[in-house]
Amino acid sequence: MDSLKNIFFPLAGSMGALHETFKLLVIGAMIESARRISVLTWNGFVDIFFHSAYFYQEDVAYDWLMHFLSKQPTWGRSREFEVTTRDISRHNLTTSGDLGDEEDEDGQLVAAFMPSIDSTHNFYFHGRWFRVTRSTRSSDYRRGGSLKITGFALDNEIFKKLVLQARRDYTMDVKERVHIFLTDDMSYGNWKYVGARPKRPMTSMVLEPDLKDALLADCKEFLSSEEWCVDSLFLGSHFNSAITSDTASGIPFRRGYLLHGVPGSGKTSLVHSLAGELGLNIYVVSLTSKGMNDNTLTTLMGRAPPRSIFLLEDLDAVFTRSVSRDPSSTGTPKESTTSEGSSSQDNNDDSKLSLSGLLNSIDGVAAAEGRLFFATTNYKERLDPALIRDGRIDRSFEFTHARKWHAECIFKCFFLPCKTSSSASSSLSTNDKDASERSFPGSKHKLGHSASLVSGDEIAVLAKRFAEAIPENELSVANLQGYLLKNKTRPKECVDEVEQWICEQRKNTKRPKEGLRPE
Ligand SMILES: Nc1ncnc2c1ncn2[C@@H]1O[C@H](COP(=O)(O)OP(=O)(O)OP(=O)(O)O)[C@@H](O)[C@H]1O
Repeated sequence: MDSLKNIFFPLAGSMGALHETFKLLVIGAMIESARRISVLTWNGFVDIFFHSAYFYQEDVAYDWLMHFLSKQPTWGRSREFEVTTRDISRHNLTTSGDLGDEEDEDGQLVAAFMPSIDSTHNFYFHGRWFRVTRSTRSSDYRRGGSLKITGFALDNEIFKKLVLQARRDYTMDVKERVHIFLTDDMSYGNWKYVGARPKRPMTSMVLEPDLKDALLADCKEFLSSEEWCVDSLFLGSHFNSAITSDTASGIPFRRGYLLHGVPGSGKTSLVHSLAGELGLNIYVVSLTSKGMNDNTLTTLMGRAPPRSIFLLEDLDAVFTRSVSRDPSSTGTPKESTTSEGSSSQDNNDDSKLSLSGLLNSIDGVAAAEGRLFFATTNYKERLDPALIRDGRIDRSFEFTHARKWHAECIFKCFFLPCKTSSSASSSLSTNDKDASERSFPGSKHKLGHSASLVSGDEIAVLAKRFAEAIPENELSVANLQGYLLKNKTRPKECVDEVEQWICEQRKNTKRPKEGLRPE
């Protein structure tokens, strides 16, 4: 009997343990099932009652939303922050008090605080709850940061309202800015929004008044004739719409400008200034981008919206007389042998841009219309004549080295409010200070101290002395600007030391007159 007990007692014990284990398993399975059911139910509920919208960084809507969200108190209360100085201008965060932007003792913004990546935040819009997640990772490797906004809605109407509201707020806040788009890194024919830059007043451009006025008037006339031509055909669809030449009685509806002349003479700055004046965005293409080819260029041209500026920088960098008419040429200079004898174009074989491709993208049948087309070059004489014939380039403007009057104007513009030569007042209004800062970054506030002690009349005298010392047709306006920036708080010393600086410039530059256009 005892021996039977000895056999069954441990067995009964292990049965009990098995029983307990089984109970635990059942409870675990029930909990897991309940969890799964609740997740499925929640997902089903979310699928039915919630909508999600995604915004990607290369699209301007991303910036509208970032700007909108930066104003939401819940973002300001975020417990995890990313501190940024890089994105301030891009996201215009200077206006977002909720983010707790930090200022130094001069009142200049040094950093902004943004909720960290991958954190989730809630906000309310029109009385509805929304959840937003900011992220940098994306399955599409071409895309950068993204925003996912999820909200309780039966259709996407509320999202439309949200985007419209964000765009309205953004436009109100950045109307003093010019939006810049570049080709994306991979050159898939996509535009990448790179940010909004402050407008640069035309008065800050030291150029012959005739040149500025003629260009501005021409552009305005073009834009107004566009309205006249397409009013009835082109309502409301600003993006991705092209106007066909048929709509304008068969006359191609485009305008092309060539800005040519020495480096640092203000060609690019003038386009920027003009864009601000006309309220247009700028789409910049570098023909030397990796992967650029005929298709990409045509696609890019087609994707830039009407009523914008299309800017081709440094046209001479790709298409020169020497290669343009060679039928076997891809259009890119094949080899330019460096001093070491190696090829500088070795790795550029994937660039399949041809001259005919470029010509077609400018004025072929598939060419985009309704845009202002600007091309800049330092060497007009090197361009293939086909590129700059009438119809492709309607007007050319030449930019020269600095003359004495350039020097006088830029000196005044730098040390006085930006009314170029006219204003002689030493008391700067807030607007004037802002204009001065936009024209010459770094000059605002730093003018203080010694510069503010110099009266407007004295500045005028100093400007004359400065101009007398500057040799004609030798330095660029950019050179002069660089020198003035180095002396931004020392206008008197700047004039006293200018001759020494010119000597140094001549020593540093082996061929000071290189690139000077033949008179
Ligand atoms: N005529 C000008 N008036 C005012 N600022 C000028 C002028 N020319 C040049 N600058 C200043 O010089 C800098 C360079 O100018 P910008 O890039 O427009 O010259 P660019 O002619 O386009 O040069 P590049 O041919 O090398 O591209 C800018 O910061 C601009 O403010």
